[in-house]
Amino acid sequence: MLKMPYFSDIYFDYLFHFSYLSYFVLILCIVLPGYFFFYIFVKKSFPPPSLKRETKEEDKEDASSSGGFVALIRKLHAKQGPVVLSKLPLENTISVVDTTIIKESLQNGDRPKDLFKFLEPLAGKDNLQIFNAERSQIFRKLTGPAFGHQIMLEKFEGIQNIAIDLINKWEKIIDTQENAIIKMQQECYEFSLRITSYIIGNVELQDLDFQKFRKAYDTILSNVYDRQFGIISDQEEDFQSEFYFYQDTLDKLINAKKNAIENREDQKNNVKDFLDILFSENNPDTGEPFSYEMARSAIPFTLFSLTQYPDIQKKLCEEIDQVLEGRLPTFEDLSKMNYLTQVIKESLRLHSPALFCARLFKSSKSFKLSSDEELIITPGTTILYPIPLYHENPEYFDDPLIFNPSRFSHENDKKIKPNVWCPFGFGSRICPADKISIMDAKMLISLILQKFTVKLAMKVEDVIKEERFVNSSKNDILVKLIPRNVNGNSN
Ligand code: HEM
Repeated sequence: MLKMPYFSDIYFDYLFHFSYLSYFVLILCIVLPGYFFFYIFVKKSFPPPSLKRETKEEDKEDASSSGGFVALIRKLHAKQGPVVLSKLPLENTISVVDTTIIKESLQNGDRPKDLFKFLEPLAGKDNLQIFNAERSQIFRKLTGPAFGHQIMLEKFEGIQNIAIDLINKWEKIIDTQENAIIKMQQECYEFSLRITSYIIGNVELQDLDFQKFRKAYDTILSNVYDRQFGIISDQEEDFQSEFYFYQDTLDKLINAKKNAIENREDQKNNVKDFLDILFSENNPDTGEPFSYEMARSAIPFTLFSLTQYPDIQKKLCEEIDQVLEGRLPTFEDLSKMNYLTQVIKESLRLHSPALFCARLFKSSKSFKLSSDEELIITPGTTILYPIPLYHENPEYFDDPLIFNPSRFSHENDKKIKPNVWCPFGFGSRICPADKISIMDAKMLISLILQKFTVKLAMKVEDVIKEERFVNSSKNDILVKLIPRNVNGNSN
């Protein structure tokens, strides 16, 4: 039995088993405002491991020396198995890879505030990530339509225009530069930034220097994220100026939206978008999602996978050609592209942009694990769900490291255990933009493959994943776009 004892158990141990004390480390009391405090403790088997950092020499394995928090989680799972009860650099936190855990967590809408505190500089103090279950439920109900089917239909043409803009830009580059190389990650960052501001607010930022914005975002995110795990970035000096630039850009975006509402430019829209809802609720400072990073890495990694599997790329081109017959995609066309959906789902599996979900359990709970062991957690415990470890688990996906879109085909899909494919999270806090994000990816990828064959323009071994809060490619993903002739073949 994997057990997290109650306070009374600890107290008992404390009084009567002094010799065990060296193994026991009482983690700092956490005072939950207005509530209560717990001594949180973890006991797996004898001797009980400690959750606290820097207790013993052998516990010194930290995020910094492991190459980041997610790298550390990977390492700990490799050593401890599906349940990591010790050596995580966060208090009262365990990490679990087990279907039961996700199933039992679907209804839990609470996230640990402390873990996501690092997002404050990017998303404000009262951001949606850290809303508790009650507030998030109200908020999600209110903003749900902003990511629903109607908004997808309404924004379809705008999303297509943004994609076409990019394709036209690349065509010009290819026409004018011999052997032109496209930095796909950087380009898709621009795409997702424009798409996201369009989806959530119908606003386009004129004159925005996307590269500068991206650099600012990266610097801030890596600084604030790494810092909580004791990793100090060498970009520290840039932090302040990047921060002001980032804030300034967001202010401009919000003001552009406010002006549009005041000038009633948005009246033609039947469905309110995310910022409409926020502003009409007179609550402009809450819940800024700005998940550019996610979509930024979903598309380039799909394209990267396609460069590695020419047969799959060919099959995909055939589907696109067959459905589109040379014209621009409609909403129905994209829905018909089943193989494209499989390719994107497989890419999200193998290269999940998001790296972990987290839920806070306010009361004690017992889980029956797949191994038949019982895991008991004490109140105030955070469970981490490391997404890539679910996606790479051979118990859930055969040959998990192989890119094989057909595992998501109609007949195979049914064989996949519920919730183990979780790039958008799960349950009551699942990403509300899951469907719209897949649609964006389908739009851009179908437009790219309608015109070009994609080839990798760098060594495969130089495509190095950087797993921080989100996944990205350290050296970008450099591709060559080779125009296809009218028959759909490469020139
Ligand atoms: C491929 C693209 C994306 C991926 C992989 C992704 C993934 C995720 C994940 C894993 C979560 C946490 C879910 C959980 O805790 O169970 C999340 C939350 C969220 N995402 Fe996304 N996301 C993407 C794109 C977007 C976009 C484009 C938007 C906005 C336009 C967005 C808005 C949000 C919001 C508002 C939340 C917080 C939901 C809540 O706390 O209740 N996401 N996303």
